Amino acid sequence: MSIQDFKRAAAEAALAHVEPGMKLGLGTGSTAAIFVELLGQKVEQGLDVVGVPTSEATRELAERFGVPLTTMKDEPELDLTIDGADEVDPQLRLIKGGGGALLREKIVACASKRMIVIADESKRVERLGKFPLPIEVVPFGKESTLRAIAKLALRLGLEGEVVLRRSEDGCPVVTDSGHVILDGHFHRIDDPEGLAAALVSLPGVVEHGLFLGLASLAIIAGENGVSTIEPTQFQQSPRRIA
Ligand SMILES: O=C(CO)[C@H](O)[C@H](O)COP(=O)(O)O
Repeated sequence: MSIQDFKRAAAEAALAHVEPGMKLGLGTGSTAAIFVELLGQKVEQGLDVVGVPTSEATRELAERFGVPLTTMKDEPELDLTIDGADEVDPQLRLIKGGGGALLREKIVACASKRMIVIADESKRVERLGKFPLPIEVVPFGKESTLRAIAKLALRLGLEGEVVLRRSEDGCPVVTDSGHVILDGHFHRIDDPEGLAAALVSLPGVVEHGLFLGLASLAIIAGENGVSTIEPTQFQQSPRRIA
C-alpha cells in the first residue's frame, strides 16, 4: 500500500463523521483534497451538506467535485472541519501550513464545533518541530519580523534558521490573504504553547502553524490500518468560537 492509499483510507474513515445538514470546514492539502473528492461523490448520491473552503485551491476542487459552498459570512459557526496536518503529536497538537493555508485553516477550525485531522502515518510524531513551522507574516517589514522571530527562538532555546518561503521561480510565496510565510526550522519544539504565545506577541506575525487544543480527533492510516488519536484531556481552545 502507498502513502496515497493511506491518505484515502483516512479520508474515507472521516466521511463516517459527516451527517446530513452539516456545515463543514474543508481543509487544504493532498489528503483534504481526497476528502473533498469523496464528499463530492456522497453529495451526488444525495447527501445534503455545505462547505467553507480554507483556500482558493480547495474552493476550486469543491466546485469541480460538486460540493455546495458557503462563506464564513453566511455561516460563521460550522459543525465539523476535516483537514490534514504536517505533524500530529500524541496530545493531538499539530503543525499545519505546509500548503500555506494556515490562517484560513485556523479561522475555520476555530469556528467549528469539531475538527478532525486526517493523515497518513508519516505525520505522527512524538515531538513537534521536525517539520519547519510555518509562520504567516505581513509583507511590510518581513525582514525585521524574520529577525525578531529568530531572536525570540534563540531566547526560547530553539536552534535553527527562519527562512522566507519561496516558490520555484524564487519569488516569495504569497498566501490567499496576501501575506508571506516564514518557515521556522526549529527541529524540536519542546514547549509549543510557550512558542505559540510568544509568536503572536510579535508585530507583523499574523498567525502560526501550531494548532493547539483545536483538533478533536485524528484519523491516521498506515500499514496496520486506521487508528485514531483522541485528546486525553480535551481542553477547548479559548479561541474556539463555535
Ligand atoms: O496544513 C496544510 C495546508 O496548509 C495541510 O493540511 C498540510 O500541509 C498537510 O498536507 P498533505 O495532506 O498534502 O500532506
